[in-house]
Amino acid sequence: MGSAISTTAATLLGASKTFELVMVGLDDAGKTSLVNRLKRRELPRGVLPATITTIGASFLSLASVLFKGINWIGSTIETISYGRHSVTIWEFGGLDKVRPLWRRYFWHAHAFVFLVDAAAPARFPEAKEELTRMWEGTSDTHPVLVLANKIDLAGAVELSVIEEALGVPELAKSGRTIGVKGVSALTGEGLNEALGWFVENISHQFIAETDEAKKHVVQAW
Ligand SMILES: Nc1nc2c(ncn2[C@@H]2O[C@H](COP(=O)(O)OP(=O)(O)OP(=O)(O)O)[C@@H](O)[C@H]2O)c(=O)[nH]1
Ligand SMILES: [Mg+2]
Repeated sequence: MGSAISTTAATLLGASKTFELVMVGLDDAGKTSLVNRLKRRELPRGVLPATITTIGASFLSLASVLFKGINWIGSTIETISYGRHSVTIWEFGGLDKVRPLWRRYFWHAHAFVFLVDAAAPARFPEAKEELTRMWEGTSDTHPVLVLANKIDLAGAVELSVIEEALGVPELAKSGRTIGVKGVSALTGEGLNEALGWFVENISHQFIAETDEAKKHVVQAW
């Protein structure tokens, strides 16, 4: 995996780039907690700072986190030679009243994260509705990763069930990139894989953009 990522990285543009992820999901899914886990490397497993409902949006620049090496990511990702690039996560409150705000920021994103509480099956239909809304309101060139959070809880539902409940197989039929992964903001489990997925998929997008740009240069020549 490390070499695959390095290869992808090696094909990226030389200029420094900011990767922008927009993270949305219902209230209480754990978005702020996930950002805290990413931001605060020193947090021991099983410890999360208390959060209050996010009103509006909060932002975290992961520039120094992702690309300068970080111990919980492990050696695979530390080998990425992306030194000059940065990742910005745009994280939004999930209460229904602030959900219309999400749309205003969609244009910023290179990719989307949709966070769902894996241990709250009663809210899967509502989550499906919001995921579908986001899917339909965003460009099909942008990958979407559904993250099922709180997999540390005994009541966490299996990933395949969540995938079905959120209608992912139907969405995937369009050919747009969509993935589903399990994570725990509490323990950090699954985050390595989730970040790996983004590095792979966003990189492909940049490669595509680079190829597109090259085509125009060639045509104009
Ligand atoms: N067990 C467990 N609890 C979690 C996890 N992630 C978040 N929580 C808890 O879930 C609750 C909601 O977390 P938040 O991070 O505030 O959720 P949010 O998605 O930001 O919610 P809004 O700001 O209302 O949209 C908090 O009590 C967290 O401690 C997790 O991975 N495992
Ligand atoms: Mg929040």
